[in-house]
Amino acid sequence: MMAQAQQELDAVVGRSRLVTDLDLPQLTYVQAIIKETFRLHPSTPLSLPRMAAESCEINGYHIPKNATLLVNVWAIARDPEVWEEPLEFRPNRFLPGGERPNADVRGNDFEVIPFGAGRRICAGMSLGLRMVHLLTATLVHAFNWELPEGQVAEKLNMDEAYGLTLQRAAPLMVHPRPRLSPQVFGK
Ligand code: HEM
Repeated sequence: MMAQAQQELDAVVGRSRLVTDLDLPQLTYVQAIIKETFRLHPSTPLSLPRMAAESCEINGYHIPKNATLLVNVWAIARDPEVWEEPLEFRPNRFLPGGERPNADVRGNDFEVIPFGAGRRICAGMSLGLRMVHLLTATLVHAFNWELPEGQVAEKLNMDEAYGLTLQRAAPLMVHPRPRLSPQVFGK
């Protein structure tokens, strides 16, 4: 996946400059990787608490007035009735020919809502998405990432530590190796 993303970045950007936000629309594979990351590892797994303004009934469940509600964004995006092999990290599911080529993460497809949805959707969604895309594309484009000796990508511990925001249970240790022309790094 890393190699495929770097191939796309080299084709779109080349090796003699850094990625800019104008490149982002052309980086369809990088976009799919980020969607898949938001699906499997949403930064705010239980969204923010809501309070019911009125009593209501949803899917046969009675919700009393003033009840606090949490939307389990994390579980929704792993529902095996919605996603094929939901625990597998597969960016291709968001590409043409995949199971959800048109799904977006901006609150329109309720199966993957890392920014929430509706009237109280994340107010910083556009900024957040742009930063995540630009940062990820830049890091993947500018460096090769090597794991410490004895570790392989397939066996990396991807456990999560739950909290208001989702974090890695085990810190990630990687060695960056520059892969662009030296002048890009100011040499
Ligand atoms: C990748 C980055 C981000 C993610 C994944 C994220 C996710 C979320 C989520 C899940 C919610 C709760 C939405 C709901 O209750 O339905 C939220 C709310 C909010 N976010 Fe973000 N957020 C991100 C970046 C940002 C940034 C950069 C800002 C500000 C510059 C921001 C400002 C807010 C605010 C103000 C709310 C409360 C909105 C309201 O209740 O009306 N977020 N965010």
